[in-house]
Amino acid sequence: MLDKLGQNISTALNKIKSATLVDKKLIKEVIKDIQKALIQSDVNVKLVLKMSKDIEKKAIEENPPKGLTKKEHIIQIVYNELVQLIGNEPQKLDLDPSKKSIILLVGIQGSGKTTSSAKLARLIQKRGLKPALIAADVYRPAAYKQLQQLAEKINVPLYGDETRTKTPIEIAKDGLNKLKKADVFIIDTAGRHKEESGLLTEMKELKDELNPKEIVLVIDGTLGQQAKNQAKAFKDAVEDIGSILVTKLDGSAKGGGALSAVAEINAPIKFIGTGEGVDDLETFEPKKFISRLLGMGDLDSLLEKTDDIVEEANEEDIEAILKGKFTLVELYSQLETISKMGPMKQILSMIPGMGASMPKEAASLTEQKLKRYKILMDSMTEEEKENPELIKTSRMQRIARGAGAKQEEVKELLKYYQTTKNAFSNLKRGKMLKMGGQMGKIMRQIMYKE
Ligand SMILES: Nc1nc2c(ncn2[C@@H]2O[C@H](COP(=O)(O)OP(=O)(O)OP(=O)(O)O)[C@@H](O)[C@H]2O)c(=O)[nH]1
Repeated sequence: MLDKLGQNISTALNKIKSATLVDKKLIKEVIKDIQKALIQSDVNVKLVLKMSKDIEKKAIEENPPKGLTKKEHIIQIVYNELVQLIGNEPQKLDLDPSKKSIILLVGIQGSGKTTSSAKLARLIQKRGLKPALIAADVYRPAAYKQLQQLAEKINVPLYGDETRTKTPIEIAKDGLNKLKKADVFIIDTAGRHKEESGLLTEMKELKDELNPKEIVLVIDGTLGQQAKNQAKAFKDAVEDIGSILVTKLDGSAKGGGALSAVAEINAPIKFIGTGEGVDDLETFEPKKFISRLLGMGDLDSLLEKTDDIVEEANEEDIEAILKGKFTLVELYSQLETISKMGPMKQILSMIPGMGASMPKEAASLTEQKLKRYKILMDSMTEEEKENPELIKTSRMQRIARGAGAKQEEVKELLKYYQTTKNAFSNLKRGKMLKMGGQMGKIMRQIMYKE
């Protein structure tokens, strides 16, 4: 994803990393490289110029904050500006569960709208709401069947008109009437017409008639500058595009075009499509996106937090894990270290490759949960901590009672232990070696005692 753009920017930043002297001349040179990389990836020129001015000003005038070297500070400035460029914080699709909402998906034919409608329905279903799909594309004959198959797969009700005798507005209205049990209606619209103006007029009419909660513009991530033009055309027609869904970012797409689209219509990317399956939709996280784009994780921004912790990495634990021993005792000590570093999920997303290899339930551990786990472990015997495999139902009951907890919590902790253990043993040495920064150092210390 975005590999070329990321590589080019990383190469530019490496000039800073490897320089013996960081002066104005070098800063300007590196900014020029970054400018070139962004413009080559079709990011809006005006935007690039503004951004590079900001980087230059900060890099030259600002003093590095405590704990960061000049080089690290510049890298952080570039990183922050890139994140800013695409929206800083992740934006949620806001749905009020007490109201019925309509989501209208618009976009050019082939952008991935139909597939994305089903993916979005799946995501909404996972949030515990009741989605329904409406097939309002009456131009592409196969669109209805395609959506029908997807809807069946995810068990979401669908309304459409296979005979294609109704207008899209009629279909949408009938769908809203027929699928009364649903609380979120996702409407898949046409992506082509006899002529483009017809398509855009149809989208405007749909919007005026249905008053959707959100219009989602679906953009093919493999597009270049065209993405910007498409975004503008739809924005001019329907006026309020609430968000962008960028598809096909699982391939080798540059995606720079999508960044231009964001800038052009001032709407945030909320989702990215990362495959053809119904579950291949991710919430867009600007920080993570840029970290991966640059291939360095959030590692540098972790510097301050991790500095102290390296000192505290427990020699005995490292030794134990090295020997393949990973009991609840080591887990306990790890939890203590991790809880000093902040939310687990954030930490994991900062380690390239780690986010994906960690099971979801482990990644979303909250600090509160960590505290509960510690209490449970305190009510275990040494033998149980050393050999968690020995803990069967009767022991679980006793541990739960001792900790004033439910038996399910003990089960959950044991599952967490098992998944963490598996994740550690799955992490390949190669991946560890590639990790940069202090985090890589810690991980290598823990895993390989380097
Ligand atoms: N690899 C990959 N393929 C995708 C993704 N999203 C959609 N596709 C594929 O892109 C192709 C076009 O997707 P559709 O959903 O049919 O496109 P559409 O925008 O609905 O097309 P119209 O209905 O004509 O407007 C299909 O082969 C999809 O499987 C994605 O995130 N990754």
